[in-house]
Amino acid sequence: MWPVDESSVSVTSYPSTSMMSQSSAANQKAWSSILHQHPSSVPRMTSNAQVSSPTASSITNMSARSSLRQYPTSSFSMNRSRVDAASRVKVSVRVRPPFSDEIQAADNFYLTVNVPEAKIEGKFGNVILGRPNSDKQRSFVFDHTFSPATSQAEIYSVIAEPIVSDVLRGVNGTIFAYGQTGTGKTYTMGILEAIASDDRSDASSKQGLVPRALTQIFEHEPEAGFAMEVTMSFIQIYCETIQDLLAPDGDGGAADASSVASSNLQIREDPRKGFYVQGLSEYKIGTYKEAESLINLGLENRAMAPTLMNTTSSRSHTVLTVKVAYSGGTRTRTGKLLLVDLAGSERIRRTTSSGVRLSEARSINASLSALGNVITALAVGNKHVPFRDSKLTRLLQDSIGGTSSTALIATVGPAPVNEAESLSTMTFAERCMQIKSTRYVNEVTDWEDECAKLQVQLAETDQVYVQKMAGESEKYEAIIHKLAAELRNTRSNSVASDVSGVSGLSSANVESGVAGGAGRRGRRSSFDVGAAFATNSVVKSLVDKEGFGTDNSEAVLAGLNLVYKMLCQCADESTTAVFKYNTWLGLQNQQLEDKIREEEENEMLRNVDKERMGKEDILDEKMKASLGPHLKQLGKTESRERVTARFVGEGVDMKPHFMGGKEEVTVHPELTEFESTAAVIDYCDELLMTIRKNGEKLELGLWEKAEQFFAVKEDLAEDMVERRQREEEVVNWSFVLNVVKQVVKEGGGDLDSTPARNNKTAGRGSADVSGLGMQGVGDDSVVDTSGLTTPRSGSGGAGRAPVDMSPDRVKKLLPSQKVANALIDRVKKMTEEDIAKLPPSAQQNVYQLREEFGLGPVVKKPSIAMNTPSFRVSPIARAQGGGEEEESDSDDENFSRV
Ligand SMILES: Nc1ncnc2c1ncn2[C@@H]1O[C@H](COP(=O)(O)OP(=O)(O)OP(=O)(O)O)[C@@H](O)[C@H]1O
Repeated sequence: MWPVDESSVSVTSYPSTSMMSQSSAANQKAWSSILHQHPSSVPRMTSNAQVSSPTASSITNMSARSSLRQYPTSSFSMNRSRVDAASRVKVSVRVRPPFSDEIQAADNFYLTVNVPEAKIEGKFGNVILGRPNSDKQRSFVFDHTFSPATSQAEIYSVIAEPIVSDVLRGVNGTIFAYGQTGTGKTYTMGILEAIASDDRSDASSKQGLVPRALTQIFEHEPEAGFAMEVTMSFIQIYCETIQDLLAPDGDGGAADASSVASSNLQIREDPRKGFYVQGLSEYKIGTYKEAESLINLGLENRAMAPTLMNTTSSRSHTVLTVKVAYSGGTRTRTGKLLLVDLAGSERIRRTTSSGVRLSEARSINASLSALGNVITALAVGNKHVPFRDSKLTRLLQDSIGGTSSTALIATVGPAPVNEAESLSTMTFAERCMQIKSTRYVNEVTDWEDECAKLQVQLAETDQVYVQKMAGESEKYEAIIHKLAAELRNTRSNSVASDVSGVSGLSSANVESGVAGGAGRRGRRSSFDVGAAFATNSVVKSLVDKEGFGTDNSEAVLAGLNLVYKMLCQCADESTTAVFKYNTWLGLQNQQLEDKIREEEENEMLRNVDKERMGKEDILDEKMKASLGPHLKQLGKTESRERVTARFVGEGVDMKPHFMGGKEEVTVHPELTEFESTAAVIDYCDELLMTIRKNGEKLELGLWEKAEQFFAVKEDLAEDMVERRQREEEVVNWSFVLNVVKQVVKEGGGDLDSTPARNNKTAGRGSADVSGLGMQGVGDDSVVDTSGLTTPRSGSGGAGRAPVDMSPDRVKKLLPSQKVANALIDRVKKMTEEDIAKLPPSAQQNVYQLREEFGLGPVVKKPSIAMNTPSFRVSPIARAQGGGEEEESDSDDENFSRV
């Protein structure tokens, strides 16, 4: 049911060319004018601009891209986010005011237009076609109905403004004007004649949709961070040829009337870009004025000719495309606005066309017919939609429904003579009401840019991290420096001065750099005790202290290292042992001492707290039972170090329950934190004493509590005593001294033969330096590194008891199990040859110990040296003391000959 009635075509003469409204000279002038005024801002973008592809059309970051083809497709991706649920094409009908010659027939008007009360979505307008009382009346419902009195401004605000707003946020929009020739399509579009800039915002102005849309676009302020770019193209489809109304002269476009007729751009399809017009000019426009100039130029190029129906009839479909692209960062959002002024549908019979006009009419009708078929297919939801049947439908494929915001304005004439055409138009329009569409925002992300941006962000983040880490490392470096300084201090405290005559110590410092022994919980002390042995002052101090001769300093150092090494093997006790050893060497260090003490105290408190908490859990129950609601919680430990005794009651009301009598005892009414367990104990002691002193009856719970604390205190005291004893046992310092002596002896020295030693020991008489019960210098005893010492017969200090060298005694005196193990190991490794070198009494001890410790038969191979790289330690001890034998034993030759 299309207005195609070729049988009624009448032939007319070809219109004068002046009706084409263009001349080559005029075009040339107009182009010069535009390009002269806006040489840079009105660039001709591309000969391959896309018209119909939403994908391609979205990529219009013109400032960065002169041609879409220059960019690798892989770096872009189209993101489409749906704006709303399925919508549909919005359809309205506009009735043209009657011409003067039509007014005569006013009585016979066939249209009744009911305009909805308000321009609200969903409030439909209604048009009744047919004279009143006629049984042929037909009623049509549309989204909007506009009477002849409706202004251009109202049409714009109701129909176009929402669509342009959509375009400005990246949704494609299309507005069609469809209707019979002479009913006001071009007038509604506002491109009937050249656009004038004046009064376009005036509500009473005759300006149509195109200038108003451009005004809205150029008045729009893009979001912060986004740059807006507007491009435009203008085509007409004339007799199934696509012509570029903005093609510059001589560029194969529509520079003049003849080229308009001849140019025929092709629609191409690209899998990625969709449909586009190959070779179409697209212009970047920066102002409304530039847009106006271009449109006016295009209008001059438009094919117009008078028909019987309309003296200014457009004989082509014109499509003005305005793309608005927002670029922000790596994203480009593009909305495309298509303003389509379709050629007038007409009954060819009535146009009295002939020749070219007849061809035009046939072509127009054919393409409108194709459009009708597409609309029908879309309306009924056919799978196949014949878009390819005409250039018009191919071009509009993405703009009719689909993803666009689409509006159709159907124009009708008021005169009765228009009735049949109006029925056709409204039927077409009614069908369009059924076409669904879903609006999407078109956004393109340039992944290359996005990646580059992310890389920059990453680099910045890295930078921040590096700076942060630099700050951290500075912090840690500072700590390290501080610790290093502490260590240096510690060492320098030890290094008072070099001992003259002592040399070559560094080579003997076999254990230099050995870290301090493991702490009680496996922690390593930062105090480098081993390194401290390298200092001459240590040796000096030892030499001074023990009266060793300076000649023996190297051997002393080696001996000390050996002992230190042995101590370090005692993992459990090493912290304390090393500390004590250090102290013994005169290397007291307050910090180290504090650390160890702190460690010990913490450990002790932890144990006590653990124990106490267990007891308190029980106590709590008892206390609760006895004190009832007045005592909420008692004695919970808040942290490992701090002890909290909670005597929590009902505030100060708690006092009477705990006290009474003459002297008031202050019980902390609220949470009280004590510095340590000891403080709690002291507090409880004090409490008890006070209570006892007063002789008052004490609440059972508190009494028990105090008693328990007292018990804890006792336990703690016991524990401390035990601990102290254990610590004493850790290192038998006399034993250590003996080791040193032996090492010195092995190294060829003789501590006891030095004048200094003799002088000092003379004063000390018969001090038991061995720690094994043997007599000191001057007595007939044998000192060996295994602790096997026995008095020589016939010698020894007068009146002194013989040294007890029984295995039991030896075991008891051994510094610790680990040291004992080292000792036993040494005995175990002694070969027959080694043992044979010992004095008979020592040999006896060795065998006795071997038996005692179950070491098995003596091995017959040579002894294995201790792992002291620069100093060989023999397990063999030699007797020291007076007598000729001792003289001969003191030299190297006799060192291994015992
Ligand atoms: N609403 C209106 N108010 C005033 N004049 C109007 C209105 N609509 C149309 N006209 C006038 O009617 C005449 C025909 O209008 P117009 O050329 O826009 O029709 P058309 O539908 O585009 O015709 P064609 O299809 O032949 O191009 C013009 O002179 C125009 O000024």
